[in-house]
Amino acid sequence: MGGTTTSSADVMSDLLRECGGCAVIDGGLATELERNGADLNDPLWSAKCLISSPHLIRKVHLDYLEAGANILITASYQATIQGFESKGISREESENLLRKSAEIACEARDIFLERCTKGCYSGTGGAPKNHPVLVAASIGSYGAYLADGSEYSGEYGEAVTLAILKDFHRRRVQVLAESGVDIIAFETIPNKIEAQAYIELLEENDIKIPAWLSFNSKDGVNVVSGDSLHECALIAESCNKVVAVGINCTPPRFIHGLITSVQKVTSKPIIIYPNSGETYDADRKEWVESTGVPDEDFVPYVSKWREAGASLIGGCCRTTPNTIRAISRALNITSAIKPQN
Ligand SMILES: C[S+](C)CC[C@H](N)C(=O)O
Ligand SMILES: N[C@@H](CCS)C(=O)O
Ligand SMILES: [Zn+2]
Repeated sequence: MGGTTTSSADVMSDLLRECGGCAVIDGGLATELERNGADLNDPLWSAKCLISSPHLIRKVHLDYLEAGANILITASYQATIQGFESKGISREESENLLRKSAEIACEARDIFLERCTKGCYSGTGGAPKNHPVLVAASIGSYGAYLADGSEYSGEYGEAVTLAILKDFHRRRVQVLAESGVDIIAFETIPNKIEAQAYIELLEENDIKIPAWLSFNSKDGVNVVSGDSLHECALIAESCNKVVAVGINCTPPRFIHGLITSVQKVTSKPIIIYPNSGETYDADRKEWVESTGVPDEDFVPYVSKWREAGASLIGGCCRTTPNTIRAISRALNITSAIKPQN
């Protein structure tokens, strides 16, 4: 982590201590790539940029660091060996693309920390002299690989067993765990079986870095498949290698209640990174305004989420560096840098 010598088990507690008890996660990566001009209408979604525009990924990572993020999540959400192979990419090159997602994020961190050391940000809102940064390797679900929005239903069918999910994820987890990142981010987990697959892989493959498990919900009670959030969080709780548990890519209006539910089950840090409250249209690969319940800017609520027990807070799809800058300020974390203009 940021040049310090830390044992892997302590990575999260050290980060939280250095940040004064609450750390800032970055915002939506894919949707920010789109705002910067990337076309993600592809089965690889954001992972397409690992091939076509790595410079854009690096730029977005840097934008999030400058906005105050303490955790960068890599562009590997929809980067799978199986997805790359179906594009005719060799196994070896597919694994290299996974490593590349980690390299880009680590490179952005190095550039940022060097700029901090050189005082490049002085006079623009304060140089963050000690701004800890972790790199988290994103592992999106099997549903993400399907590229049809299945991570918002969690319905994989009976044929997709625990063993199949473990086989699907095993090599990617191994490659990313050895790619130089600090932590694995199992994110947008839609069901219990996939959470179980992840913790079994962590244990059985002697994974040397810690992980977080983050679920998504569309009713504020259960995870999107209808599986009990309580049971999902218990799975995370049962694994020593899991150092945080929580909720991502979920409408802001559900977050407070979900923190309360997760808190009943875990003593681990709670991680929260909601989306904007819009709905994903998987056919058009576009976000559309939700009808019915408005989800206005959620930043005014982050202090309440902190009080309710969340200690890692950021944004998911359709949130931007401005969202993260505002979260950083709301949490009174002073290292966010003012925009140049
Ligand atoms: C988190 S969703 C918006 C990711 C994209 C989806 N797996 C798709 O490929 O359409
Ligand atoms: N880390 C991913 C999550 C998608 S739900 C992203 O921000 O694009
Ligand atoms: Zn998301």
